Amino acid sequence: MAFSMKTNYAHSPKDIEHYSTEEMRDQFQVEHLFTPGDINLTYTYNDRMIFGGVTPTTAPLEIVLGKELGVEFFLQRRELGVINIGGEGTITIDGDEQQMVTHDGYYVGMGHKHVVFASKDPQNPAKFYTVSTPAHKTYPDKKLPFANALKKPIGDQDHMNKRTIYKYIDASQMDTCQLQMGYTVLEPGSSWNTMPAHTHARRMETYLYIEFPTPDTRVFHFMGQPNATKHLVMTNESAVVNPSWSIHCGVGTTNYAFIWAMCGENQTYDDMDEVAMDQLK
Ligand SMILES: O=C(O)C(=O)C[C@H](O)C(=O)CO
Ligand SMILES: [Zn+2]
Repeated sequence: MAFSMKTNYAHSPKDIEHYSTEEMRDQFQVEHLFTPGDINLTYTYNDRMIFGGVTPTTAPLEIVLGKELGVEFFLQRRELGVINIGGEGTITIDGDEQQMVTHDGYYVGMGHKHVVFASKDPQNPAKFYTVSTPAHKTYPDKKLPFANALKKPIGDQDHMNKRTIYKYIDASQMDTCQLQMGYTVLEPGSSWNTMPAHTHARRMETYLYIEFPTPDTRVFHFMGQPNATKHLVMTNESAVVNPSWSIHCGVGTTNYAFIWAMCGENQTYDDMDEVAMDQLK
């Protein structure tokens, strides 16, 4: 088992003005989250979110962090959201085993000492996308089956952005300290061509791009201040950190899906500042 936790530093918009492509990729993009048998995490200083992939094969895996966070155990002062994008698996929370089929999610409240991930079939391992944010209170754990997600169809074919937003962790459905999390699925011929684009200075966000239908599918992810946009070329199952000051949208060579996760000042999903088209550059 290999364990890694990268550090992702926070930036000002000024920092990225002259970044090369490689610097942009190095500072905002995370690849290879789901390597078999491994835990690959990133700790971002943007609101101290920790996100990454847990891919158990023959042996169960547990995220063990203590020294890194200055606490006794990982969830001592944190909450955790999980969505399984791989084969069937289980999550065992302090001895309580729960089944996790593809697209099932789970919310694990602050204070649990052991969260153990396992796959049913090592040849088709579960891939647990995990996101953890600082917490101050214990809210109840909750299984988040795909079928129970709050479904929000949005966009249309004329604007090439027909999609469904599945909200797994949403303030209207459940309590968390700050985490919000969901899964957006684009229809054929559509992209996350969300215009007008938006920012939300109150919250940072991360995206995991997934379900690319072919190996040569790519998504051009757009970020940056509205008047100074930059792009990153995303491969399947790679993630991007979005600072609070950045727009976010992505246009692909085919349709695709992505998992978004947010934290920060509020839990108001619709609290977005739309950018007028003539401000985008
Ligand atoms: O399809 C979308 O649009 C989204 O999924 C939007 C993200 O959830 C977002 O940017 C929330 O602020
Ligand atoms: Zn957003």
